[in-house]
Amino acid sequence: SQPGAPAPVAAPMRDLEWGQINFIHTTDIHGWLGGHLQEPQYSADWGDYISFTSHMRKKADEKGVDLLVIDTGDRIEGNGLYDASNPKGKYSYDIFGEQTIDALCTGNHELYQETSVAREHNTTVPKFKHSYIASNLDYIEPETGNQIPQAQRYIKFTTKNLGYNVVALGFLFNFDRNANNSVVQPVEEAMKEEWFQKAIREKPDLFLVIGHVGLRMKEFEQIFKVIRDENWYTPIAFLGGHAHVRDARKFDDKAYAIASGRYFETIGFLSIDGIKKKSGSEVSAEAAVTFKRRYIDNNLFGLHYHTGLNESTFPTEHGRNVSRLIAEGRKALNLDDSFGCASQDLWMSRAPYPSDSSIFSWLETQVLPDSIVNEERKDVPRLAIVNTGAIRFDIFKGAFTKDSTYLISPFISRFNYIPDVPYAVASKVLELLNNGGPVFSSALDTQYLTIPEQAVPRGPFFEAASAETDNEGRRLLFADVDSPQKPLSLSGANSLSKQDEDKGKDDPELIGGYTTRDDLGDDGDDAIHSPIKFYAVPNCIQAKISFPSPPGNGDGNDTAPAPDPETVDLVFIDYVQPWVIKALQFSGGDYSNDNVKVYTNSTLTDVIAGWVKKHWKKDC
Ligand SMILES: O=c1ccn([C@@H]2O[C@H](COP(=O)(O)O)[C@@H](O)[C@H]2O)c(=O)[nH]1
Repeated sequence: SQPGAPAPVAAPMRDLEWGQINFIHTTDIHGWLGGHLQEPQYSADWGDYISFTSHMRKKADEKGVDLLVIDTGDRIEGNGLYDASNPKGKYSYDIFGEQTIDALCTGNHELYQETSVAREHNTTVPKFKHSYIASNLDYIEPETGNQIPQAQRYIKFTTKNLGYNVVALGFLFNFDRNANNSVVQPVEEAMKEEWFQKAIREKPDLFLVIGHVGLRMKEFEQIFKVIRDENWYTPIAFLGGHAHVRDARKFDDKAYAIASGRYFETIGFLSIDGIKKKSGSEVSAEAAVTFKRRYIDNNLFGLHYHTGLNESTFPTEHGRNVSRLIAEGRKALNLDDSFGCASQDLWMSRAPYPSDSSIFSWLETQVLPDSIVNEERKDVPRLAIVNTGAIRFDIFKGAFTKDSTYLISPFISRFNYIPDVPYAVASKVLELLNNGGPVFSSALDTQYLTIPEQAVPRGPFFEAASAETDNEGRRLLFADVDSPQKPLSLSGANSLSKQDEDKGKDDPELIGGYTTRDDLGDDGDDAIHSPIKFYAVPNCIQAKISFPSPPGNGDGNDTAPAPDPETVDLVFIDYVQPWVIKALQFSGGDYSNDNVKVYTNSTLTDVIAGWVKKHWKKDC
């Protein structure tokens, strides 16, 4: 792990349950190759992960089973190690490329900018030329304008130890905000292609479908149905992502999917047993296949535990070298430079909105009013709108560093505005963005405004939890408040923490963390945690800035409300522009993109960094 990273705290653990084919899975790592420097539970880095997979491969060989390492995209955007360099990814592409990966695909984040699409094509695809799969993604070559597959459409291979034949596909959900040098083919169209029809008739022992697709999104369901129609009994393993959650979904007795969280907090483990080799072209109906999964908290305590190694035997030379490369990259980018000291935690969804601990309340009441200023129009009253999805992570009490700015908001969106909008029209926009779903077309689904954990369709357990409210009536996003996985029920746990053994307690105090419930039950997490509540957030927030003050003599006793301004500047982060225009039109404003002007060239990242430097004392 990285210098300065806190040591992980020991926790009661559940073992990995190996099968004949085993998968180790990362997804949505968003540049967090250095691990979490402020959260011990997730503090292992990519070098540690390389050591881990090397030991796990050896273990698989000793057991005579197979192990495949998978990544399902969104490797970039969201961490200084990627975002702070010029060009972006100067260090992170090479560091990521140090891992041996058996199948990988593209996420939507690799496609927002033309430069990242090209970088993927010229760096990651050739690096992983035998394992990169692009079933529904094309690249437009800049020299010729030709549209070519971003990588091979599917791969076929035979596993090393048990000799299973596998056909692997790699999809991206039907994403449509991709840069012009890429083409995403809708999944249902891709499945009509000749290559796909050939692939599903290959009669392998196992279909492996990797995808940057939420498990509960329609795309995996569609792929499952088409493969299953052609292959009644063949096991199908889906490895997905995008939703930033731990989840497992059952499609049928022989087809399961897992998703392995976000930000390199989680290393997913899926095992399959009972796969029958096909002799000839048929697989028998009666073959019973079992799927097991584990969500590994990415820290050294757990990685040592699962490999049976320790501080001195665990790190491989390769792993150590990669950890060193990460440290060098971080140093060159000055990622640990402190911009200010946060006096408290500010949460995206672990605190209710609005509240003093909500990062969105902090933005709305402190950061935006102080920072969204265009000198030429500084006295004009304005509404400033930011989508909650523009914020990606929490702020922890302590040093707020250069790195933190990219963890919080990595996007390069700037602030635009429409001048002098009648207040009667402008004041309706926020409500429509938050609650006016049907006003917008399906291409402008308002789910794209909010945080992925809330936007992507989720399983029945999440949905049930999000129908709940806390005792003050605030809607929960998900919270395993009623999970049987309570601190005192440690069934299935194999190791108590050192401190608790020392204290001789049977029921140790648990630390807060993921307590996942999915289609396979509530025993998926490797470390047993006490549950954390997550609250729902709106799609967008809004700050009212430079509004008229209430009338009166300023003695503070005035009760009359301030008058509304006649007109306001409607300022918004440019990502939300299509929704804002539509909402204005619906509210009776005759506006289009032609009315939009640049308000400030600062990104939200610049705005937050500037505010922290100005308002928080430098050192902690
Ligand atoms: O420029 C951007 C790009 C994206 N967002 C927000 O991010 C989510 C998508 O995040 P994933 O990690 O791909 O799930 C999108 O829905 C937006 O809410 C943004 O705000 N600005």
